[in-house]
Order: sequence, then structure tokens, then C-alpha cells
Amino acid sequence: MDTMSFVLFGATGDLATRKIYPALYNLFIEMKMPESFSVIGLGRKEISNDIFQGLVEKSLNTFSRNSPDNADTMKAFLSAFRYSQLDVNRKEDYQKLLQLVVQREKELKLSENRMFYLSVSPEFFDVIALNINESGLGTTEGWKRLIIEKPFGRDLKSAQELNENLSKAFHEEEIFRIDHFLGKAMVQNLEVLESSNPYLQDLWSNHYIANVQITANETVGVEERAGYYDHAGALRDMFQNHMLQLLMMIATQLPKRGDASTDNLKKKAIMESLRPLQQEDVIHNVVRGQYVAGKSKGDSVVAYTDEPGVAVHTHTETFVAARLWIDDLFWNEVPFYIRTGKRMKEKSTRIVIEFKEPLTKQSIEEDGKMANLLVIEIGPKEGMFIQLNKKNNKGELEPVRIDCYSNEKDAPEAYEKLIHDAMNGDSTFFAHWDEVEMSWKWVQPILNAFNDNLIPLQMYEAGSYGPTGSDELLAFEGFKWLLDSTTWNSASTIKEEEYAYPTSRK
Ligand SMILES: NC(=O)C1=CN([C@@H]2O[C@H](COP(=O)(O)OP(=O)(O)OC[C@H]3O[C@@H](n4cnc5c(N)ncnc54)[C@H](OP(=O)(O)O)[C@@H]3O)[C@@H](O)[C@H]2O)C=CC1
Ligand SMILES: O=C1O[C@H](COP(=O)(O)O)[C@@H](O)[C@H](O)[C@H]1O
Repeated sequence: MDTMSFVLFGATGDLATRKIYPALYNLFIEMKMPESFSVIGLGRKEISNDIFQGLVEKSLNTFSRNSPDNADTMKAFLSAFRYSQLDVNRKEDYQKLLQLVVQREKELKLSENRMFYLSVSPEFFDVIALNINESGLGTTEGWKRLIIEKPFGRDLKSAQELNENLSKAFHEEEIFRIDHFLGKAMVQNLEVLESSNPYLQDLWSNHYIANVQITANETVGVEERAGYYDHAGALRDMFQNHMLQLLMMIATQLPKRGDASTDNLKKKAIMESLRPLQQEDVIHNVVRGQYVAGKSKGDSVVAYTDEPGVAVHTHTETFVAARLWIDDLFWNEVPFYIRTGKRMKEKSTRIVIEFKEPLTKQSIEEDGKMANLLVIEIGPKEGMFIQLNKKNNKGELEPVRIDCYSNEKDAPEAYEKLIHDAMNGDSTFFAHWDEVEMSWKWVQPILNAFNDNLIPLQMYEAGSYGPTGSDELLAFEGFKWLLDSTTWNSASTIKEEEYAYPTSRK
């Protein structure tokens, strides 16, 4: 890998502390960092290099998956770190930064490869990109790259404006938009799932698939992020980015591992085939919800509107579910259901593919017989299972699962994989502009309908599976959300406890 400078805006912030330093350290001890590199942290605070290195060390002691117990390794790692005070709006600070970058390039004999990581509020993205350009920081003999965090805009127009501004300083292939869901191990596995399993290839179409369900439920509420979340809501925070990326990944026909540009084309093709929603259709295809007081893991929790920092009469949604259709040859007539919510009964991010009875074209549950399923568990458990039917000792049909769960305790985190890919210039698992733009385009009528209050805000109890409208969405086509523990108890011989501890982990 090329030697380089890693210039981190927002070096004193939460994301840097919890994710970025641990990721760099784990890459370092696994020999995945360049032979020589410099890290320059930036923030408004005036702190010395020693204090900065102390902050980084503290972050590793608290958050690193590989325990930083070797003093020599730690010393070698920290020796790469320097700090420079910078206010994003002060041009002279960029000149000071340029001097430091060049000085470290000389001291460490680095090529002029520069990675700029913007771990700051999105309102600063364009001013930083502009100043990188104007200050000369972006004029290098090597490569320059920009990593940016979400959110990328708050609607179609602002995303387009932001992209236009970034494009003045960076080419599309130099911009790495992080969507951390794309760094999750099972999402990266989707690529090979179909291509390396011929039997799935044959089943991967509307002939055999009844519906696809994509869920990202969380037990946490808004936590300390009301300032951001109450202006964003579940649609912007999760749906427009993570959920639609999951949809693109699962729906893409991937004959074999492509490169970033072919994978991007395939994802784009899915978005192009996604049936647009007219504003008047939103009410029939989208459910928005907000949690009221309830129980989370046995503890009483307050309603969203009683969370600190949330406006009392807010209409911000903490839950959203939608029915989507992909009008292409493979997926025509297969509904995709997506839901995501906070303060749900359990934390689970998963994709469920329900197969149908080929003769009836329906999924069927009769005499104990359950639909065949392929379930991809993205988090917090990582693994997958296939659900089939077998006869038990009483001669009754019952569902069984063939599962495979990851037992890797110290598997690399999403940020590690993504930062490593960006260092290698591989943008496969990043959100490309056309995907982002098409996602905003698809979501925009929903944003408008929410803004105009055209869609009822359905209340759901904290610790539940969301508002009733979410179940009705699937019931319309004769389906239901699968694998919610209540569904299992009522419809199958598989008990909730079995679900909680997959067989391979017992
Ligand atoms: N935290 C998280 O879990 C996640 C964060 N993100 C995104 O990552 C980005 C960073 O978030 P997070 O770390 O939580 O934010 P924090 O508020 O914790 O940190 C913000 C950082 O920006 C710096 N900063 C603020 N104003 C200026 C300025 N005028 N000039 C220079 N630096 C400034 C702060 O420096 P100082 O402390 O010196 O003022 C600090 O280092 C955001 O885009 C967020 O949306 C995305 C996903 C998850
Ligand atoms: O991006 C976000 O994701 C998290 C959920 O991520 P996970 O990896 O823990 O599943 C969510 O809590 C947060 O609101 C959102 O901004």
C-alpha cells in the first residue's frame, strides 16, 4: 500500500474516538497500514501533540477490539500522530496545515498521497473541500482522496448542491462516502452468496421468491442525539441511506465479483427500476411511526416526545416501513418490504427472503408446513440460515433451520474494512453519487408527504414491533413480518429461546 498522510478533520470528536482511531490501530497491528504514514488530527481546541496522542491512546484503551497492551507497538503507532488547531472557516489554518503535512511527508519520506477524512458536521463539508483546493493541500504529486460521513444532504436539492460543491475540488472517484452498513461482514458477503451458490442462482427470481423483507430494528431510543435526530427522523437517518443500500445489494444480480464501477452500475440499475412513488401513493405504501412510553429490555422508558432535546409536539418519525417494487425482469411482482425503527422489541438487522410454492405462486403455511426461507443476519448476530420443513417423531411437519453463524469474536469492524478499502482506492463498498442521488429522488415524495402531514403518525409502544400499520402493509399481499418473536411463538414449533441462541452457538 502507498505511503500517505491521513488528515483527520474532527479529531477530537466522538466518531474519531469511538471508531476511527481503533480502526487505524487494528489495521496497524494487523500490518494493513502502509509501511510509513502520518496522521494529522484537526479540531478547534488548542491542544499539544502529547495531549492529542494521549487522547488517541485513551480511545484505544476504551474502544479497540485488539487490546493495546504492547507498549512498543503503542509507541510506534502514536509516533505517527500530530495535531494542528484548525477552524474550518479560517484560511490561514489551512496554510499552517499544509506546512505540517509537507514537513511530515519529508520527515517520514512519504509520497504525496493525501487522505482527507471529514469527521465533522456535514455543514462543513463544502467549505473544507473548497479550502483544501484553494490552500494547495489538494495539489499533490500523488493521489488525494476524501472520506465523508453521512448524512449526505437532507433532501434531493441539498444533496445535489453539496455534490456540486465537492465536485469543484474532488473527482467522483476521489470521493469515498461512508455508509457503514456496507462495511458489515454479512453485507459484504451478499456479493458472493448468490455467485458462489449455484442453487441460489436458479432460485433468485420472481419465479421462486414470494417477497423480501429488510429490517433494521434497534432497541435504543434517540439517546443523546436529539439535536440531530429530531431534524432528521428515521427516513433520513436510516432509510434513504442504509436501507436502500441493503435493497440495492440484495436485489443486484451479481454473477461474479465485479469491480467498483460494475457493481455501481448494477446497483444503479436497481434504483432505475425501482417503481417511483407519486405523492398520493405514499399513504398506501409507507407507514410512519413514533414511539410512546413502554418497556425496553424490562426497563420503563419514556416516549420520544419526552426525550431530552426533543420538541414536545414533534412529528419526527422514529419508525418507517415501506413497500417497494422493482420493475425488472427478475423482481417484477415481488414486493420488497423495508422497516426500521428505534425502541423496538429487539435489535436486529436482517434480510429475509421468503420462497413461494412454485405451483401456486404463493407462500403457503398449512398443516405445520412453513415457507422456505433464506435469512441473512447482518447484526448483532452475523450469519445466515435456511428454513426447510421436516417430519417430527409424531409425523407432523415442522420447520427446521440449517444455520451458520460467525463465531469470530474479534472480527474486523465496518470502519476498519472501509478505511482500508479507501486507502487502497477501492470504492466498491462506498455509496456512489448516482446511487445517493437516486435514493434521494425516490425518497423525496415521502419527505414531502411527511412535511405536509399527509401521512398519519402512528404511535407504537416502546419495546414493540412498531405500529399496526406496518403489519397491515404486508397483510395486503397476504404476508407478515417473519421472525418477530411473536410470529414464531404463534406460527411455528421453533421457540423464541431457540431463535435467540442459534444452534451452532449453543
Ligand atoms: N458519532 C457517531 O457515531 C457518528 C457520526 N457520524 C457523522 O460523523 C461526523 C462527526 O460526528 P461526531 O464525531 O459525532 O461529532 P462531534 O460533535 O463529536 O465532533 C465534532 C468535531 O468537529 C470539530 N469541529 C466542530 N466545529 C469545528 C470548526 N468550526 N472547525 C473545525 N473543527 C470543528 C470538533 O472539534 P472541537 O472538539 O475542537 O470543537 C470535533 O472534533 C458527523 O458528520 C456525523 O454526522 C456518522 C455516523 C455515526
Ligand atoms: O447510521 C446510523 O446507524 C445506527 C445503527 O447502526 P448499527 O450498526 O448499530 O446497526 C443508528 O443507531 C443511527 O441512528 C444511525 O445514524
